[in-house]
Amino acid sequence: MANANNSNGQEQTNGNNKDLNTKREDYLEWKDYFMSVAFLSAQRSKDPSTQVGACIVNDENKIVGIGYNGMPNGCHDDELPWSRTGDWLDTKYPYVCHAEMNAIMNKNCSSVSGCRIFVALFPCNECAKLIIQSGIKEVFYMSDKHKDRDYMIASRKLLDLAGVKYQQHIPKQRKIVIDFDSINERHPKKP
Ligand SMILES: O=c1ccn([C@H]2C[C@H](O)[C@@H](COP(=O)(O)O)O2)c(=O)[nH]1
Ligand SMILES: [Zn+2]
Repeated sequence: MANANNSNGQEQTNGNNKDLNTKREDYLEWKDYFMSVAFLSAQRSKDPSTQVGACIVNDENKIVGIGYNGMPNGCHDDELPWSRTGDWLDTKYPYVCHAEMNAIMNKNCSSVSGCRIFVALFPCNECAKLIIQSGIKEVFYMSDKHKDRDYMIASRKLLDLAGVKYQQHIPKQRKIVIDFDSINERHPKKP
């Protein structure tokens, strides 16, 4: 769409040539927004190999829980291993809390029953159990890269039996950049 003109006939655009008089069309749609929140939350993870985030949303599109994979509360993450290999007790696996678990435990409402969960990775079988028991009704995931592993087959089996729906989220915006400096951008003076 052509940029609107001001009373002097000048176009009102910002430095990136964006029309300042017409409603934005490239705003984040809801599901991209919730998945982005999950990905942003994942940035808090100290796991060196896989950072997972989860965002739980109710039927009013309100976020009611956010989490990422990390060590349990009170267990200092410098005192537990982050390794993937070696003796099981010397790896992260027996200790780390999964993103979905943390999002459910961090809920800011009495129940997440009927909610949707947005996750970076398809949930494992342990998270599937938590999702089912908490009453979450739908899972949106980005990646299913471990889909052939036994624990993922078990996860799908559980979700299917419990009637929890799942679907891969295909984002409309492939890349979202947060530019903290943009808030200082100044628009042309109003006429
Ligand atoms: O459902 C899941 C499955 C895994 N995670 C977390 C647990 C670990 O911190 C990483 C997986 O590490 P790898 O090195 O890729 O094995 O992901 C989760 O949060 N939710
Ligand atoms: Zn899990």
